[in-house]
Amino acid sequence: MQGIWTTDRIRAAEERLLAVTPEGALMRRAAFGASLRAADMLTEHAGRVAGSRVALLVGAGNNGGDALWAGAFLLRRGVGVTAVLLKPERAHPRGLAALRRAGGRVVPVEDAPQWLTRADLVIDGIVGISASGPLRPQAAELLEHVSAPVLAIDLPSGVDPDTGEVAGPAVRAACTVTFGARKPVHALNPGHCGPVELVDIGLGDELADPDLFRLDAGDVAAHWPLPGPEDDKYSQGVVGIAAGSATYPGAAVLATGSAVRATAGMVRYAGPAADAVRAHWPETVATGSITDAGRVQSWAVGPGIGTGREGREVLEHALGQGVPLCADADAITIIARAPAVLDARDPGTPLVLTPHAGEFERLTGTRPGADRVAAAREAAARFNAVLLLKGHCTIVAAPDGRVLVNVPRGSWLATAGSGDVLSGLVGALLAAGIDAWLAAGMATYVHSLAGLLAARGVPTSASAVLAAIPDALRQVRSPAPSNCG
Ligand SMILES: NC(=O)C1=CN([C@@H]2O[C@H](COP(=O)(O)OP(=O)(O)OC[C@H]3O[C@@H](n4cnc5c(N)ncnc54)[C@H](OP(=O)(O)O)[C@@H]3O)[C@@H](O)[C@H]2O)[C@@H](O)CC1
Ligand SMILES: [K+]
Repeated sequence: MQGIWTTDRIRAAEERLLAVTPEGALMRRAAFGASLRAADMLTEHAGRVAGSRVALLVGAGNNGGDALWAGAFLLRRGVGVTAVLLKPERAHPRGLAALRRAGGRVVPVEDAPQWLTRADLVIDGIVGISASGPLRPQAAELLEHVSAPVLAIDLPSGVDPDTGEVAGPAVRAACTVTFGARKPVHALNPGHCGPVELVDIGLGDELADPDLFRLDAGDVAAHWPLPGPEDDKYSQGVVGIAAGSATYPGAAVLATGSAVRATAGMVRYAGPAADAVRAHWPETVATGSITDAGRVQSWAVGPGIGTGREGREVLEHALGQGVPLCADADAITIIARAPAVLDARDPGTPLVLTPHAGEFERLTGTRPGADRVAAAREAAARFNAVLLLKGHCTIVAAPDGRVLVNVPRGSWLATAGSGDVLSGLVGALLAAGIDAWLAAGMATYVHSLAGLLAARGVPTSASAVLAAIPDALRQVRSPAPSNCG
């Protein structure tokens, strides 16, 4: 798992490291890493390093210092470097001296537009982890003149480092180089960061447990249940799906189908869409009522069951079975309207709630807001459940405070029925006995990868996402190498 640390924790770790490191060494290490990435980008975008032009946007803090030092390193490679100082009187003195020594040009903000429009690459050193509030107006205005690709130093300026929120103009980076450790913004706002490269500045030993986690393909491959030589159809876990209605069988077919595709364990379906489910998935055992569904090791309940009395009875019955349960869609609305339904649950039995923002508001009374991680964490504790907050970037919070962030792979999953596919995946993993937080995170990961593979650049459908689950699983088991991101 990749760890992610909040800016408070990173600042504290940096301070400890700074105390035992020669002055300026950390910044030079960071900036040298940034200059290497900048040179790669110049080769890619301008076809050369020596003779190309770089503009630095330099703010009042150490982030600007990084940019100035990176400029000094680039000058040594024959790059023409111009620094725009947003606060000349507060520009990092040693960085500025290094840039000047190396032959860099320093221009006032008024002259910036002509240098920005001529640049092959812009380096954003406006603000880093000490950012507060929206971008200052002067910096925001400068961004209007930027058309070249931008390399963000540590994080794209204008984006909140801890929440990823954008409350005004902000840098949209082609690539971000960060130092020491990944920050929440990198996972929560990948659209503004671009691929993120991590430069090691020796912070590792100073950082304790991460605040957030991100799964990688290796984690998913290591934990995804595969049949072994001793397994039969029951030993791998039986998942029960309670979804859909006679009039709207689609949710039932999709949720059941994704459970069928996810693992080799058996799938039972219970509900009024049994005929449609049998017709699509003959390998399932389908019955009309949850009361005679047979034994299962988990339930996925909710998509399309309706929010009336019948839906509530189905949910109550499933909650009373003492097995892990994923409550999705209508099941969430039922819980929001009648929280007492959760009394049927043994509090020690894992529960996964999968609201989107609107359902989250119904459940908790408030929108998730800018700090989606905090909102998900609070709701997870309040409901003693794993809270999977859907969105472009999905957050999975456990009641004990652990949080996973799933970095999206495009917006392909914004299609009808996609949530039904996700709840079937979660249900199947719960049946295999996987920790509910990890199960929800793994399901989200494979769901978004299946979305990407189903789409291959054009809009897709939930049925196609479902059909791409096996390919997504093959890919996580043999991931393609990646050097940035
Ligand atoms: N410590 C280390 O050893 C290492 C640190 N490293 C680097 O240091 C960075 C952190 O540096 P830092 O703490 O100096 O602050 P930083 O983020 O540059 O901002 C400071 C100034 O920005 C301003 N400002 C605030 N909000 C703003 C906004 N929205 N829009 C515009 N301006 C805004 C605010 O001034 P104000 O406008 O409030 O007067 C404030 O004074 C870190 O991200 C990494 O790059 C690396 O070199 C590795 C080694
Ligand atoms: K920056």
